[in-house]
Amino acid sequence: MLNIAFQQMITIGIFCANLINYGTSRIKGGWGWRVSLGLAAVPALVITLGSLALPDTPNSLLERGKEEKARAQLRRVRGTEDIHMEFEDLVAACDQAKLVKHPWANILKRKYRPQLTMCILIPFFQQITGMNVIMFYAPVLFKTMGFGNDASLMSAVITGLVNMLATFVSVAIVDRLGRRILFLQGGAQMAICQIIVGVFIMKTFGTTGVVGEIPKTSATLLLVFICFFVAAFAWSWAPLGWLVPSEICPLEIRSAGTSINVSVNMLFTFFIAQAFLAMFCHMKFGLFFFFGAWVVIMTVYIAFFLPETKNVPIEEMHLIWKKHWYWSRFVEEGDKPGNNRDTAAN
Ligand SMILES: OC[C@H]1O[C@](O)(CO)[C@@H](O)[C@@H]1O
Repeated sequence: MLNIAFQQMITIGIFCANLINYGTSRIKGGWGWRVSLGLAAVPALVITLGSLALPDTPNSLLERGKEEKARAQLRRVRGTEDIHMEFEDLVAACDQAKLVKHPWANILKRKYRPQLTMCILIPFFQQITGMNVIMFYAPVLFKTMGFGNDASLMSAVITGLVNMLATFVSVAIVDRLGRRILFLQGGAQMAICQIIVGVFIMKTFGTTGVVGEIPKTSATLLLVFICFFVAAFAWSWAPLGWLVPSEICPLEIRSAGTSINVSVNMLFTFFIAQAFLAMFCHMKFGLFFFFGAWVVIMTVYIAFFLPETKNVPIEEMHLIWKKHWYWSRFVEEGDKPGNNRDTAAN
């Protein structure tokens, strides 16, 4: 739940940005975009000023050896003197964390090959769905497809709203249904929508790229399928792209695994944002088939390579890999976190 809250905040931010764009586009005189761009400074300012007033966490104080301050801070945060048990837990967790010496060398060990692979492939796949083409370029995309100016920005607001609401769905069901089913259902729905949108654009505009006025019913249908795509992404690959890598990595590789996951995600967000316009001009409707093909590949990958990780305590995660038809060749009996049978050479 807390993990998905991160994704939830992202979607709320995107939706606010969509609303602001819609609002500022109505400013007469053509300078609304400056307001929209300038308003991006507001959250940055809130974070910067807020951080000045942000107190140290008990955890961070403990890590720096300031035990008394940590205790006082915990009392302050909890508003009670009765913090003994929690404080002991924090000390134990902190001691454990200090034992982790080389997370980057650890993650290269053979027994962590499943985690390393997932921390690279899951964020890559998440971005190659093409979701950010819709998030970043929705108005351009809708305009290219023949929507009017206003309708394009309104459509972006609608997809932003769907994105935000569907993320709540994920929070509600991910612990009941499990990760795999969401990945697989979300992937299937995304692929179907991409194929439908691709065929639709192919039939409506052909390969010329010349776009006339789009009939109202066709425009609505197109928007509906794009919304289905967005919803599927928002309750599956979006939150799970953060959740799964974090829950499969034990403490001794967590910092390295998380860094890899975030870096790959941001790197491909950047690449796709840069490449989209050129790709769309060249590939036209084919771009949707391109992303659709990737969605099929990643859904098949999940079906074969990702075991269910719901409710698996982190100290038992190695048993899940050990039982897996493919990953079992990398993980041996007794390969618990902290047991160092092998060397980084593997
Ligand atoms: O909700 C859409 C957003 O979710 C992410 O895929 C992952 O956080 C972002 O790259 C994207 O902009």
